[in-house]
Amino acid sequence: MKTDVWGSVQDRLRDDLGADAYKNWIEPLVFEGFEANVARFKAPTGFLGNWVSRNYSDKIQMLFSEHGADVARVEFATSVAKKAVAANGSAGKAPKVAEPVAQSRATGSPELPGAPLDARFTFDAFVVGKPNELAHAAARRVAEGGPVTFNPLFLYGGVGLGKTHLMHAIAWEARRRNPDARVLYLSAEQFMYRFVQALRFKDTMSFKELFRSVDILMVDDVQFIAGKDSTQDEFFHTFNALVDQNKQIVISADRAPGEIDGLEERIKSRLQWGLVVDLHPTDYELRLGILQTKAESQAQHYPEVSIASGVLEFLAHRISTNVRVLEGALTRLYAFASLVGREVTLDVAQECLADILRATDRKVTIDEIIRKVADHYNIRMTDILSPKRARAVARPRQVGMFLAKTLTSKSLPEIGRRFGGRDHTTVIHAVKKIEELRSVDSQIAEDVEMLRRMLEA
Ligand SMILES: Nc1ncnc2c1ncn2[C@@H]1O[C@H](COP(=O)(O)OP(=O)(O)OP(=O)(O)O)[C@@H](O)[C@H]1O
Repeated sequence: MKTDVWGSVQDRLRDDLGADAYKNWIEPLVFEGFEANVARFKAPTGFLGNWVSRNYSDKIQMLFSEHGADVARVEFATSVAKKAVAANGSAGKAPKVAEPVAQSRATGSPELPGAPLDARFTFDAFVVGKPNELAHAAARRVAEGGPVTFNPLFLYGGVGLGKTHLMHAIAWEARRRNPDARVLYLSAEQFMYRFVQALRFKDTMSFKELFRSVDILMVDDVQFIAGKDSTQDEFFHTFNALVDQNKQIVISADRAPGEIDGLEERIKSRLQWGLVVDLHPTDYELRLGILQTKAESQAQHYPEVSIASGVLEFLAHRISTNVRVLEGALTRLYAFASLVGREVTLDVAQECLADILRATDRKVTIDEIIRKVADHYNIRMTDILSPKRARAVARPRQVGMFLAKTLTSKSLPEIGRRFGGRDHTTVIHAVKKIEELRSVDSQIAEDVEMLRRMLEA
């Protein structure tokens, strides 16, 4: 009877926690039975037991009681550490490790209790362009395995530029190539949390064993551990131990190692040992490529939705840098169009995404436009603002007004005022003039395009 109850509780846990969390945390547990109102489990490592105890014991207790087995407590004891399965072909050399054996047997691949991987974040789904080609190539190299050539691979870049996507892609690909590879992906925050837990439960041995037994360790957002001294210390030792064993490490952060304040110098220097690559802000072509790829996959969910030509281009122009926002915009467009049953025209897109477009507008300011235009045409900013009408100054001024109208949400009178106190009709004239010239004068078209890119970069 006892195992039946546990079986039902397991089913509920699988539904409630999701397959990944269930696999990582619950499957490795062995239910030993009830003893004086206590439900007893064996966990393969102290670390795993502590984690489950802290995060899920209330839930497990509640589910037991829902299934007619009232217990006062749920307890997790650690089973004796087992020899690790040789994971990378180095049979016999594998360190002693407490490993979630039940799980590895069940799936045929020894998984580690890392953060769940997003099934969408694969190399296939990653669109490569100039700004991210080096990061992508380095990530691919790591995923292919073979001799470790750069350690660590350090990926950095601004918000939503694909760091996490690339790390998950490495994990998927490495596992595809070698189902036995022990790949551990987690955020620096989770690393710290686990370490603190290990300290709290006086079980740092299991923690160390776990982290030192992987083939690929990936830690996302490492800037998080800046200023956290004991976590940094442990991270440093883990890092060195893995490098010594020639195991691959992949780290991401929002800044280059040297720029992370509060990170110990010795860690900064270790992080710079390997290959440091940055993901640059996206450019127009990459954004358009990403939108086209994502639109194709959205189209599978919403076959009834059609997107008018020019809409993706418009979004790629207007929503710069952050891919997450770009994706969100597209998802919203599809959902909206599917609900209201209308084709997504430019007007529909503008209306539906007004808030996002407003928010991204703020990035380009009129001052910046004036400065960049002055630089580009090699004239002074004061010339642009002056009453001078000479062509060499008037044309750049018109280009500036055109850019202000198309890249910001400022009104015509406001733009006129900022360009040296001019009337709004002057701005209308300038916008029209540049629109006309762009189609007949390739130099103007190029100037406008180049300035727009610089401003949006
Ligand atoms: N080149 C790309 N091709 C396809 N999708 C991309 C690309 N770059 C980013 N994305 C998508 O953008 C979203 C944000 O990417 P990701 O989470 O990897 O960003 P990040 O750099 O880790 O950001 P953060 O600093 O916020 O953690 C994800 O949905 C990801 O799939």
